Amino acid sequence: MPRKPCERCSVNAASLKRPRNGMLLCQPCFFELFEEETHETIVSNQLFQRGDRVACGASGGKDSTVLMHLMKTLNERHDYGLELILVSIDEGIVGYRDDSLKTVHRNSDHYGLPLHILSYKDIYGWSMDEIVAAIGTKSNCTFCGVFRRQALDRGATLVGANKIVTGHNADDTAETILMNILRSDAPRLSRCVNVSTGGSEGMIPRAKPLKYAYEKEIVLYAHFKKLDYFTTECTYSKEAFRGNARTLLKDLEALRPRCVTDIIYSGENLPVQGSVGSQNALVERHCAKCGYITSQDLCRACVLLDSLNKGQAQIALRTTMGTIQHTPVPTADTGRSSEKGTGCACNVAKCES
Ligand SMILES: Nc1ncnc2c1ncn2[C@@H]1O[C@H](COP(=O)(O)OP(=O)(O)OP(=O)(O)O)[C@@H](O)[C@H]1O
Repeated sequence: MPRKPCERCSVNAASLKRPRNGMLLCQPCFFELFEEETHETIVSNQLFQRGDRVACGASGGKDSTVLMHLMKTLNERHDYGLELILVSIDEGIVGYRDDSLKTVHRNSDHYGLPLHILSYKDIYGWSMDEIVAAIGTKSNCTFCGVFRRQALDRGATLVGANKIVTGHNADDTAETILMNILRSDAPRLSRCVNVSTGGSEGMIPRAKPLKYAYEKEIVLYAHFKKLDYFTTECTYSKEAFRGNARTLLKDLEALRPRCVTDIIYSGENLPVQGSVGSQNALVERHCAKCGYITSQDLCRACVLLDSLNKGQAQIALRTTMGTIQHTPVPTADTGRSSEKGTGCACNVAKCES
């Protein structure tokens, strides 16, 4: 049976159905739409300025590989005037990150982009394999997420970058919004929808150019473009609570594909009450130990690291992470504080708030 024509150009035969809206497209039209939508996100949100030195968080996975490809392509096509550098964090997970970093090395050569790699072992004295051996797999994502966020900042600083981009996509954003709603975490909810964050004193601004790109379209794009990326999931990633949000999102998306976009738009437009939203305005100072920006005496990474070194990781997770992550929020019906801190802290790995 002859294939239906592309609904955009009407010339070529359609070779795919766009996951976000069901449009039948040929490959060239899909590529063009996908690329120009990312360009639109970049331009309409003024993510970059000419002369910016941009550190691309490169993990070797599909999202950051597509991000790196698009940043290179769009920078040349639209003459953004950016200098791009790849920054990879080696968490020290044998059989996972060592393999994915080989992909990043190949892409660094292929795109002619310099690559800088920092390891947890060098920065913190612990690899994730050692951390898991010490504390088990239950809360290891908390350590990994906190350490990675800081490591990426350090890497960007080392290479002289003034912006960081990561491959967080629309599904990641919608999942995070759902999770924060399910936990009634208004401060995080108001922060997690931002396409760019940071930029205050001492913080390198972070941007998510793929914030509106559907995960399924990223996979299609990477597949049809034959990009070189690594597909294995992290061996230690349980992400219990995020996993539930992801399943819920996938179920909703199957019924109504535009749910992903709608959840993001809803998150962006939800007014957060003044007193709750103002919890975003944390007083920033420098960690007494490492100098990293923090709202406490010590940054989260130093608190966690101390606990690891003292063999008290579980106590630190129960106490410190509970109070830092889950500031009590007045409930809508009673006005009393709702107790938080019982949920799995694994969401830190993806959370950009
Ligand atoms: N080890 C790492 N080194 C550098 N950047 C990273 C690393 N891990 C994650 N990132 C950045 O954070 C983004 C989101 O990471 P996440 O852990 O959610 O992985 P993911 O959704 O599987 O993405 P990817 O497909 O790029 O691995 C990545 O796209 C990448 O830009």
